[in-house]
Amino acid sequence: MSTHIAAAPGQIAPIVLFPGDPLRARWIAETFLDDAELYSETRGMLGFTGTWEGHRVSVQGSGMGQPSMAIYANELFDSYGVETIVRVGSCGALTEKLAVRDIIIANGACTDSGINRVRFNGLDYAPVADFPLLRAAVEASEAEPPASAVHVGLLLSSDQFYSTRPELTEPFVQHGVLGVEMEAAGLYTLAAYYGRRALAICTVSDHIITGEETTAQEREQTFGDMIRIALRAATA
Ligand SMILES: Nc1nc(Cl)c2ncn([C@@H]3O[C@H](CO)[C@@H](O)[C@H]3O)c2n1
Repeated sequence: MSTHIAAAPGQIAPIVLFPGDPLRARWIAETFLDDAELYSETRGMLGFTGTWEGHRVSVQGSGMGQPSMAIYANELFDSYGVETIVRVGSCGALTEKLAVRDIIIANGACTDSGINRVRFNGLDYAPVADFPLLRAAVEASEAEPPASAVHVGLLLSSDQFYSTRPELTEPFVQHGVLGVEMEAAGLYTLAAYYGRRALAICTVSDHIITGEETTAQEREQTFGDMIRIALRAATA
């Protein structure tokens, strides 16, 4: 057991899918994993382990924002020896190059959070994905193309969902950042610290520029495509 995850040693698989929403973790476990078993419901942040095409895979909710995500990622890496974490989540599109339902495979993540400034004494670290995992995800998306477009590019991991200064995203957009969410930069930083593998894949659930949103049914379809990409990449 760790402070926030009630799993016994060995109950969590070396590969973990990492959605923000614990109910989405349940949906992924019920939809994609065989013999899925609940290993933790501490504070309602559900975690399951099952098998996918013969591979043991776990699904753990991370919560929203880097502080919450970091609690679970630290414990998955440090207390349970997890080797690979793939964040599967949603994001907002920051550019009209993307449409709602598109999928972003993040090669890196910027952040407006102070969390890494503290970690790196005010200097800027470059949180990037594990390249072999990234490449495997791109290959999986090419082998079995999803219904929507796939983009490889940067995310902005913001500390705010209700931004008090929306204009501050402008420089990031000018430098090619595709979408905004709240966890990827912290995950990439922790994976690097522990010498493990991480990747973030997000579906565009809302469009910051056009205001367009996806329906619940559309979200479920694209989320399924994204999970298939994540599973193929993590088990390649
Ligand atoms: N800042 C922010 N903005 C937009 Cl437009 C988002 N769309 C999805 N998310 C993700 O969904 C949750 C917020 O609804 C967070 O976990 C975040 O990663 C977003 N987070």
